[in-house]
Amino acid sequence: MLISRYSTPDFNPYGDSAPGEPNPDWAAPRAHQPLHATVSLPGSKSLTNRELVLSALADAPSRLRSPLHSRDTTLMVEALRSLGVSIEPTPGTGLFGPDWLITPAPELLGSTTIDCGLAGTVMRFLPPVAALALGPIVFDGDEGARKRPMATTISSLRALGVDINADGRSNLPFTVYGSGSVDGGAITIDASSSSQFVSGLLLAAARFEHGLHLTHEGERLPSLPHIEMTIAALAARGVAVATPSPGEWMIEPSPIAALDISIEPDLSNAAPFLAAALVAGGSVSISGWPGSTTQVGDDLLELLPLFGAEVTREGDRVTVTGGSSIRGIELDLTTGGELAPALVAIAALADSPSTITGIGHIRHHETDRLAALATEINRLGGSVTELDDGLYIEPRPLHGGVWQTYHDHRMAHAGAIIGLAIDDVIVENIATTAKTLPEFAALWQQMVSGGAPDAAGSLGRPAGASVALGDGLLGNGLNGGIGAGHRHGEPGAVDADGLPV
Ligand SMILES: O=C(O)C1=C[C@@H](OP(=O)(O)O)[C@@H](O)[C@H](O)C1
Ligand SMILES: C=C(OP(=O)(O)O)C(=O)O
Repeated sequence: MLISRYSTPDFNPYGDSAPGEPNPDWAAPRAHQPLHATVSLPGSKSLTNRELVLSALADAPSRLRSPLHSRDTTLMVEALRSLGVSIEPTPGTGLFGPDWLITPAPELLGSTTIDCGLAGTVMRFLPPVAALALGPIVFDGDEGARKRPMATTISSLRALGVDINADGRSNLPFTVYGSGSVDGGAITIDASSSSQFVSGLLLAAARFEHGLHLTHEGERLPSLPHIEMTIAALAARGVAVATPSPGEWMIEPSPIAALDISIEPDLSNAAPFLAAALVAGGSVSISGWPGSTTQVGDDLLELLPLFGAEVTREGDRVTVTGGSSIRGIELDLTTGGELAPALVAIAALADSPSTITGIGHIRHHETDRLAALATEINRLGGSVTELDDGLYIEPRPLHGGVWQTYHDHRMAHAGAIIGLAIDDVIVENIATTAKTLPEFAALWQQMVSGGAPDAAGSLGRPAGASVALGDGLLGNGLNGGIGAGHRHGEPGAVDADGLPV
């Protein structure tokens, strides 16, 4: 396991608890009255990491406006820098950190080690990029990352002519021996366990000598909207992806254009905040909701009404209002497995049973999410049964207790949702939310306590703030307030990398 800057006790503003470091347990705030809050969220992890990769492979410098600054995106930035790409912070208008200026390397460099942390986007998107570099590149990550499926990345790159040494494993760690170019051509892969195998190949394919003709053959293809997001990101940079049939993609060799692009707020991270309105009653608004998007989080606007929520939209502001009770649902969530933890938490508080299926592959996310959700809800007195590809949730009266997070940011979100309605829920290691939303605990606390939105519509920020994070939003907001846990420096301060310090 790599020990990165995130796992050292003295630098952990984004990261998880270090080995040997006590887990920062967090008393989930209980909502004693209906909510009335507006929340602004940082940028999308999936969009930020795609645009970082495409900018690194482009033919001129790009600018990312309002990118996500979190553990997953910082791992991507550091990995690309180690391949010779220049990524410089520059002040922007985003509320959560600087923009990035990305200048591609004249030639991608090898002879480095890439820390994937627990980021699927880093471990699946960067090996094809590493194959374009010259020299050996070691991929490794957190202990949990070593359990995530990588066989398809390894076998697909080998089929494209890339030399990889995985010592017989089908997981991290492995070494990609980049030769400076990739032949490319036609290959068939099984992407049943993650759409990221497809996205990773598509992102780099225009730089392969013969492009790519990729066919998926397998029992299912999860998270299709994420593949559509990849195709749209490529199209915006002049790379056409032909899809002759479902599960088949073709890319001709071509330049990847530079872009000046604004990153949308992370709509999957909107899930717990919008779920809160159902669970606590009242209403929660998210500002900056895009008019059209490839993010699967947009589906929340159709999914939450199934539980009984009312959804309204005024310009770029989406509001979810909870009713007097929550209905159970029957749902195939194949396209949006990422939303499952928040939806399952709502279902555990409903007044009738729910069945959520099509999500067998989320056993391979940050943790086995089906097992983790069933275990944690049942520990609080619930009745959740694991199915092969989903969960059956029978609501029961719940009680307080410790909610384990398994280094999974969305497990922490699920615990926080349940804690709104149940006394004395303690979420273990809330810092794990830093994977995609370092501000989670602080935003959550302020949503519950009714922090007044400022002129920019965000909670507790000074009006007109640009790079600065408002007081109380830096760090992880542990133990319901700032000051405990990992607070570093002054609000708004950034280091040379543009990281909050
Ligand atoms: O490409 C992406 O950005 C993602 C794809 C999905 O992965 P899976 O297909 O493994 O579910 C999603 O769950 C993950 O959070 C992000
Ligand atoms: C599955 C997820 O992450 P990753 O990108 O690491 O796969 C997620 O964020 O829910």
